Amino acid sequence: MSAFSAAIPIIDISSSNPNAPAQLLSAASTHGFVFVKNDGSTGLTSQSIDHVFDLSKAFFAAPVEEKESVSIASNKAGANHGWLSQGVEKLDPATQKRADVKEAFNLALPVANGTYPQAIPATLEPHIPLLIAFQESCHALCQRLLARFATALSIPPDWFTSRHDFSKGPSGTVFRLLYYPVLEAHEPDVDIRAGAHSDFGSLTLLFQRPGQPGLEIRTAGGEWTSVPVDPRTTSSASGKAEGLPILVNIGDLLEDWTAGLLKSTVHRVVFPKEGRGEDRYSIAYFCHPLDDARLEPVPSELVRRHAEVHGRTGRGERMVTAKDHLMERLRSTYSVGKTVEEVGGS
Ligand SMILES: O=C(O)CCC(=O)C(=O)O
Ligand SMILES: [Fe+2]
Repeated sequence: MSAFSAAIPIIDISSSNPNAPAQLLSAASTHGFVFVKNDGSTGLTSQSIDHVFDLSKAFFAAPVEEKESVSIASNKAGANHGWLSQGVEKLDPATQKRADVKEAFNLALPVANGTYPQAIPATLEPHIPLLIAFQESCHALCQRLLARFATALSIPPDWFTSRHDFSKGPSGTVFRLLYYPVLEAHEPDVDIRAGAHSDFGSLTLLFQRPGQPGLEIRTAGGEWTSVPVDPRTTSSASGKAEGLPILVNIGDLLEDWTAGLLKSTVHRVVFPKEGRGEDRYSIAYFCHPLDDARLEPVPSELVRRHAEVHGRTGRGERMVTAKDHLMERLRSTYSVGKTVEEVGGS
């Protein structure tokens, strides 16, 4: 276990930084993770982030009957939405003896009339407009990032964004609240908050809380390295109003689409190494393409050359869509005694 923190850069993606595409590409192809400077343009203010964390805390503290009323298991087959109690998800089924020590609440994309296509718990119900606005700001940030990746790869600027335009159809995108409770006595090397995995979609945005660390990434050398909650040094934390930089990572689909040039890095969430630590809350926006997006290689010369050098031949005849891919992945993680249809896979 390494004590070092990963040297993940903080990138300014505003239009005042013409080097943003190249910097993003470099970070994504080295670490698979990047911090994005959270200036006013993201719409993801410290206040709105705090507010969503407060709602998350209130929901997970609600009586179990309220959580059960929106359980993922109660949804109709085909959905990946609702509350997951502890014991349902095991992100690294090949290695883990026990399920992840966490609870989660998955929100679908909102529908046009300002509601969600799923049951919303009483604690969150009055705050639906805030949750939707937050989710939309997350998506706008993903689209800005995807446009910059397209620029870096010299493909049409809308190549990725048009495949993530939710006005055109359904998508497996999920907005997830996560809660990792403290365990009075956790067994090191057995209990884990989130097992080693890579994310399934295109991009993930992750919001963490000061004082609640635990995320680690596996470096190219196979070492586990911790990811800081706040990567800023005093000199880089310039703007007073600026929020914590937002952590972004590349998911499997973007790795697949770019023949491995962009890396979907394996990561996990561990318990504190010493002491009992604190409960950990995090918020993740898992951005997925439209369900029917085909996972064909992007028409980029850089990608073609990378594939040639690294011998990535693609999927050959087996052309799959984003939805096929997601189904396959959900089937293996919700493995704790249930089929994907029972728990719901999207
Ligand atoms: O909670 C975290 O910090 C990370 C969670 C994560 O990696 C995931 O749910 O995919
Ligand atoms: Fe993840």
